[in-house]
Amino acid sequence: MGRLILLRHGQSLYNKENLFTGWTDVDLSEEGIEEAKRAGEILLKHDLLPDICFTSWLKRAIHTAQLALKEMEWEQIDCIKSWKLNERHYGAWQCHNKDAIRKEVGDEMFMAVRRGYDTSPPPLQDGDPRLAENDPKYRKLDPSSLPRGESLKATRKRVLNYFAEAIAPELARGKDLLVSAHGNSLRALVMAIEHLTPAEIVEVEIPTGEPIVYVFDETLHLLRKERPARFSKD
Ligand SMILES: O=C(O)[C@H](O)COP(=O)(O)O
Repeated sequence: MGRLILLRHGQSLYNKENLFTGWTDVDLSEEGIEEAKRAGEILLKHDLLPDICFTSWLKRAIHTAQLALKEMEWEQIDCIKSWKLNERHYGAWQCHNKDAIRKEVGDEMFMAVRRGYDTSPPPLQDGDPRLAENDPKYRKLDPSSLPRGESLKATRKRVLNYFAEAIAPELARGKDLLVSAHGNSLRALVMAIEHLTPAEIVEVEIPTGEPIVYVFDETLHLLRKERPARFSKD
């Protein structure tokens, strides 16, 4: 039996300011730091001690995992990082106020991009300083593999690719895994694990700092889902 613990990072500085973040590498707010520590308390209280930690390459997810594991006095485990767990790339909407964008594009387009499955935000154009190729973190990656604006469908493709190559084999070995990532990269994973349709995923919100646990058998058949922060199962 392997447990997959999904954890959305605590509140970031951009979440606090209501800005689209995507691949912008902002840190946690004070509240986000507290949420990450609280996530560690919840995991410890429920005996959810991971064998391996996975995070994106973005510091809000990395720091959330570190703060939670520190709180648990469980910092000895390996932490494997992949850009494929990064947040959905929010394209030209990145760094812009969410209410201002909603006003500009209208409710329908806003929600189609934000919560729909196959609608992408407008992509970043050549020369835009926000392009991932300008961030030295991604310098060794083929620039053509770096997104400029992703739908949930595109995000799901890279997240599931990483899940299959790195995460699923460990789960099948019965390991307990912590995945510290982002609202939309985790929605992509939840959609696949729970076999949700594009219409169903529209309704799914992943709260910051609240662990979601999936328990699998060794054939990766899903046995149950738990929300330890809510002291109930669903
Ligand atoms: O990238 C962002 O702005 C957030 O992490 C997720 O934003 P959303 O809830 O608006 O999709």
